[in-house]
Amino acid sequence: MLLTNHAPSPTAQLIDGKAFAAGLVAEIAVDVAAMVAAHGIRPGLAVVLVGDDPASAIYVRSKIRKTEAAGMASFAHRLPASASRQDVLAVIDALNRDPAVHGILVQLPLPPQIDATTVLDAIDPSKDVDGFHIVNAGKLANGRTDGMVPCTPLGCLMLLKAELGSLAGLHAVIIGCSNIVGKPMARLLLREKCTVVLTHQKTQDVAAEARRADIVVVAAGRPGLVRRDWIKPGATVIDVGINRIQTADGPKIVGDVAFDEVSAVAGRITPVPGGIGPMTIACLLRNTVEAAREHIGRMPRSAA
Ligand SMILES: Nc1nc(=O)c2c([nH]1)NC[C@@H]1CN(c3ccc(C(=O)N[C@@H](CCC(=O)O)C(=O)O)cc3)C=[N+]21
Repeated sequence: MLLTNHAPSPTAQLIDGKAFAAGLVAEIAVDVAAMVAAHGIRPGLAVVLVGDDPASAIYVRSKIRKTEAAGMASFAHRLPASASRQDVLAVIDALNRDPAVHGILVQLPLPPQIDATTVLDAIDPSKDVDGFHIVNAGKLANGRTDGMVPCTPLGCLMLLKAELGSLAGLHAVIIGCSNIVGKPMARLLLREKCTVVLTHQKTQDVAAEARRADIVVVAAGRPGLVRRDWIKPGATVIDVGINRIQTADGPKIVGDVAFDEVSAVAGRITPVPGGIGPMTIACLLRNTVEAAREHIGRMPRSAA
């Protein structure tokens, strides 16, 4: 055995989001089968894809495949990149009225001529499985638990609670303050009684903020942003980034965390791929089943 003057680098425990998500999807499939048996209702997810962004097309295919693997119905609506706002709103209106559709997801980003806020707010909030409608965002902001919660932060929270148990009193730093990840993540962690810091592009010293954290959630879209000296030893690091980069070995998907060096200091860390990505999709299925369950709850007693 080699002896050195240095303490051996501890290696972070890997948080296996892919395995956790697979377990979640298996449970969801059981719920779906029970719903079909008891009520004759198969939860259905509609995905609206506008334009031909190749990455979006891959994500949508993967969502559809996983939806169907869980025994749910899927409906894909593809519109050309030249589609108008009215074209998209017409599709949403039809899906809002369609009783076979319990969840609606409009894949983002939308082409530049279409305002995403207008489109997202046209979705029936009870079918808004992304949790992006202003009513659902507002409910979460006020700590209400009767709205839809965005899938990525929900997946992060599930992993954190599974790994750490109670999060009460922990110091959480969230890097990136989008409406899709950072802000809803902050609201969820606040609900768990964390002390929450949300950093953004004008934050003066993000590294100094991160170093105080028991939990760091990174959703900045910048490969390798978080370095070893940003992380308090033993902290839990959740990497939401999905960046396609070119390497000498060809294209590769990496997160926002410099994984090799940070995993030498963190207590626990999610990998990319195989971390939050699969959890996002599992939570999308979960939200769709919840939407179907609430739909059944609203049906006349004789039909339910
Ligand atoms: N309305 C809307 N809702 C979304 O939820 C949404 C969206 N728009 N636009 C795009 C982003 C991106 N996104 C991902 C989900 C799963 C993986 C995923 O499972 N990734 C795998 C790797 C996949 C690969 O190899 O390409 C992983 O991390 O292990 C990635 C990305 C959802 N998004």
